[in-house]
Amino acid sequence: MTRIRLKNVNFSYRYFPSISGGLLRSNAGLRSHLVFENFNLDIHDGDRVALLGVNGAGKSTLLKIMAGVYTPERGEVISKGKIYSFFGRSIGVMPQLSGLENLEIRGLLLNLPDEIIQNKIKQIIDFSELGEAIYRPVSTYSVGMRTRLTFGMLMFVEADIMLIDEGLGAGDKFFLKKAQKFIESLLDSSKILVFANHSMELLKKFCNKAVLIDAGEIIQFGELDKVIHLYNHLRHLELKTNNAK
Ligand SMILES: Nc1ncnc2c1ncn2[C@@H]1O[C@H](COP(=O)(O)OP(=O)(O)OP(=O)(O)O)[C@@H](O)[C@H]1O
Repeated sequence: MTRIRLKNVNFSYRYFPSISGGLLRSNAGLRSHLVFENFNLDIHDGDRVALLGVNGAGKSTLLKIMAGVYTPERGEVISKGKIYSFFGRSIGVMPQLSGLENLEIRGLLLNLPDEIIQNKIKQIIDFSELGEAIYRPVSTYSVGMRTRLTFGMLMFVEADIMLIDEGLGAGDKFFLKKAQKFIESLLDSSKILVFANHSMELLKKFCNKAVLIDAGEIIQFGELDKVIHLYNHLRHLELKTNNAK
């Protein structure tokens, strides 16, 4: 049974303040920013969860904790199933290498047999429609081209749990349609989806549940329409408050 569960998770970012601020102030040491404290979430087989929240609510951080990119300082992440994550157009790509070389490396890192890597690469090149650009360094790609490449990389995997963070909207309209179709086909084989996106249209297309988070806390977790309704309501209130200031 595929499942992903976060149990009493605590997570903070550690960072050094900006150089100018650091030199001018006496307390220039390492800072800590607490994002999640005693955070719990349990996602089951068949759940296609939209992750909602304003900028800075903690969506990307949460996805990275789920994916194992970040380790919580306390608590546990228990996952049953093969996870694949898409974190946008720059993560997992080496800009100095060509698109093709990046694909080859990705295939090798996933420990796939050579024949499968070559087959998948053909499919990805075809899907991304990058043409001759596939031989050029990724640093010369436009934003849309990078999205096509990194999104195409999803073709390498058959995952039980798909974690997708934003980024998808960066492609042109035509590619977006293609990407949507592709996600639909991936969803046939994956059992859990967690999808952070600011487009309600996309979220409604792919999700059946939603979790609304704010300042690292769950405000509501449940049926998609209900949570979207609450989110819109709260945003409306917030806008009204801001306008009144
Ligand atoms: N590398 C970092 N160092 C310090 N603080 C960070 C770092 N990355 C994010 N944060 C902080 O953590 C909190 C959660 O950020 P996160 O990126 O998870 O939000 P988000 O909901 O994904 O936002 P957005 O919708 O803008 O992408 C924010 O307060 C943010 O300022």
